[in-house]
Amino acid sequence: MKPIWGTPPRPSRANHLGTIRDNIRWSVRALSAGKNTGSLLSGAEEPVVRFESVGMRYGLGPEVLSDVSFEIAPHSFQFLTGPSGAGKTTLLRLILLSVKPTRGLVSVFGEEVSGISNEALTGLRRRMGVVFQDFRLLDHLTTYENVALPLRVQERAEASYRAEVVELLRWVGLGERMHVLPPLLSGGEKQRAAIARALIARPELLLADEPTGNVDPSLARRLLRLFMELNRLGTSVLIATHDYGLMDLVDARRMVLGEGRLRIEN
Ligand SMILES: Nc1ncnc2c1ncn2[C@@H]1O[C@H](COP(=O)(O)OP(=O)(O)OP(=O)(O)O)[C@@H](O)[C@H]1O
Repeated sequence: MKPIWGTPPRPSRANHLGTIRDNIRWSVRALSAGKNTGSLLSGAEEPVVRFESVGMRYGLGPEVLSDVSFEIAPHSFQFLTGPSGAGKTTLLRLILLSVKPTRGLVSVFGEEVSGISNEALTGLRRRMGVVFQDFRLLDHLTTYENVALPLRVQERAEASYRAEVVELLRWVGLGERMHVLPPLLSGGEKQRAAIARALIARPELLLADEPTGNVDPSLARRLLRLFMELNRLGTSVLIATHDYGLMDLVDARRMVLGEGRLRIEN
């Protein structure tokens, strides 16, 4: 497979991470050729995610999400934002099928997920790449092995992906850290390893929870460009973030959570 991330930067140190032009506003609408409308799906294209009047509470607590309805279109790019505690992670967990809605319907890749078998659930999850807020790297595997894991799970031969994993690691500035175990990585390095792992298998849907929370602004822009490249190649991308500076760089749909409700800003 041809690498998606283009020419890697010269050295792999974070402060030499290639050049991204400032003062530009990338347009994912142009990149995804009009397929970024979210709820305005064209023709027979099925949404990647559909929520219908979804409510969610933890145990007997208050409703974290109330009557949330939206669609994520194939090939689309959007941000999910809102104040701390607004329910962004909860919404991502619902898409990832790691929690169930208290009411309403959740469909992922065209399948309504209530009562779904564990086997089918695993199959749906494999079509997603996820960047967790707490990274969830496996401490006994090296950075390289962590990033290669989704390809190993697909039972691909290492020779077929080794160069691609190494190139992506270089692109995110971890070329010199690939043989290191996660406990020895900094927070920003762990975050980049988690991002590389989520991208490597080119998932149909990428969910990222504050994926630039631990890196400096120039690296954040570089990572954003990586997400946009993935989107250009067909992946639907949903990025949860508080970072308005980052969101302002991209002309993309914003899903805004507040007081349990979702507002869509196109
Ligand atoms: N496992 C849980 N059990 C009980 N309550 C929870 C649980 N997880 C989250 N909550 C509550 O649900 C609400 C939404 O949390 P969530 O983590 O989804 O918000 P968020 O928008 O992602 O916040 P942040 O931006 O701070 O990460 C919060 O009030 C939180 O305390």
